[in-house]
Amino acid sequence: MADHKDNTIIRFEQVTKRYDNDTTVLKQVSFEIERGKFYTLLGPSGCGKTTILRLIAGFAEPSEGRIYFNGKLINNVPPDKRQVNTVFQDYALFPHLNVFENIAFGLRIKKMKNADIAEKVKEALRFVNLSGYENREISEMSGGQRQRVAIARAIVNEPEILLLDEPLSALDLKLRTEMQYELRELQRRLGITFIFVTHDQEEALAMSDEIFVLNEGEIQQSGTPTDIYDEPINRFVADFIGESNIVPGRMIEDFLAEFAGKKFECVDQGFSPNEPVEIMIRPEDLELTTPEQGNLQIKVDSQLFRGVHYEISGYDEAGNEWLVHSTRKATVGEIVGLRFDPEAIHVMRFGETEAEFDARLESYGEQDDKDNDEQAQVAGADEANRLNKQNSPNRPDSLNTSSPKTNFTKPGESSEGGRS
Ligand SMILES: Nc1ncnc2c1ncn2[C@@H]1O[C@H](COP(=O)(O)OP(=O)(O)OP(=O)(O)O)[C@@H](O)[C@H]1O
Repeated sequence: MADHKDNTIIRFEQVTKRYDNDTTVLKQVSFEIERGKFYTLLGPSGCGKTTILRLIAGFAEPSEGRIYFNGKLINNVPPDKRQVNTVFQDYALFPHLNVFENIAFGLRIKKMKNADIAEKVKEALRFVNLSGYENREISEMSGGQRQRVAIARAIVNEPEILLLDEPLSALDLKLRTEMQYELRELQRRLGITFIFVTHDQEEALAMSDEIFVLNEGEIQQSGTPTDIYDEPINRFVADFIGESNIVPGRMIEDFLAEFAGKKFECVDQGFSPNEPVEIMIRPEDLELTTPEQGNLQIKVDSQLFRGVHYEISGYDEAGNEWLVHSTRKATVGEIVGLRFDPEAIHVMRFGETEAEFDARLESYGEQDDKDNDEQAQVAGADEANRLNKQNSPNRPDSLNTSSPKTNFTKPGESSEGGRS
């Protein structure tokens, strides 16, 4: 049996799910869900989010791997023997029953006494702010109210886990935002684990304690919203969550990256010397400056006013496109500087998932054990090198501002052929 941490409620170990037609929709997925937190499964259509919920609820069985609930293997435990309830996208309410009977339905099946049922339904309605609506027909309820009835029907069973499969997708934007607050608040008050599915990244960032970003049946990355926003593990995650500038580059050595034809001090380490990498900088981490003050220069290609800021895009001399959020205005065709801190640079390995990253770190550990002495010497030399560099007047180019040049083109265009 898997070792069971007190607050771990669900544990997936190397779970693979294949359907009859041999399509593998989950590939050796491993993760842990802790009690009392709000989790979000985030990813594009078809990536396997609903499949994970179905496996937790018991509506599907894993083809390989193990699923544990409170430390017990539940691969073959039927849905009604799991303390899990689901709120579906279409709510699946009974149209011929009123609000009270919809919520009472599960309790009647359990043959609970009428007085107890009345008490529990009343409490569930109070939780979702629908006290007094007991006798309403479902057809008389708005979209948001139906959603709350569906939640009340799920929580009346006192599940340990509530699964929510895109429960807000049928609502208009305003109601959706309101319900995001309500759901988050409800989860806090109930203190049970919510596992929420969405393909909306803003919703995931706003609501979750932890997000699992999925693509093609694999967890790309898991972590808090800020972890995932600030430290995306690869291009997929960086692109999927928020806006980002991603340009090709290489790590010259620890703490020194090269991109857009220049060297930049950064805070990343653990890459091989000269390893090709992808560099990400968020648009809000770039400051628009004069060309001389910038760490690099771009020729402005377009500008949009977005209310709080201007969204400015342009190309550097190496042909990379850059998007900047700036309160300062620019002019199309103008050469401007982009200034950023070493901390704003985030270095990513090509296509690496979190599991591969962890495996790589582990292999470093094993390597360390093998030739510890030699490694220590090299590391010591590296650190000395780094400190020397930091103190040296010949710091990387980025720290010295460079003079503006004129060869700013989009890929595939001659220097005269720009859009501006
Ligand atoms: N019963 C089934 N038989 C065969 N393939 C299936 C079955 N159910 C789901 N799939 C396939 O498994 C893949 C993952 O489906 P899943 O519903 O988990 O994705 P999802 O991330 O929830 O997508 P969406 O956001 O569109 O709901 C899809 O390619 C889907 O076509």
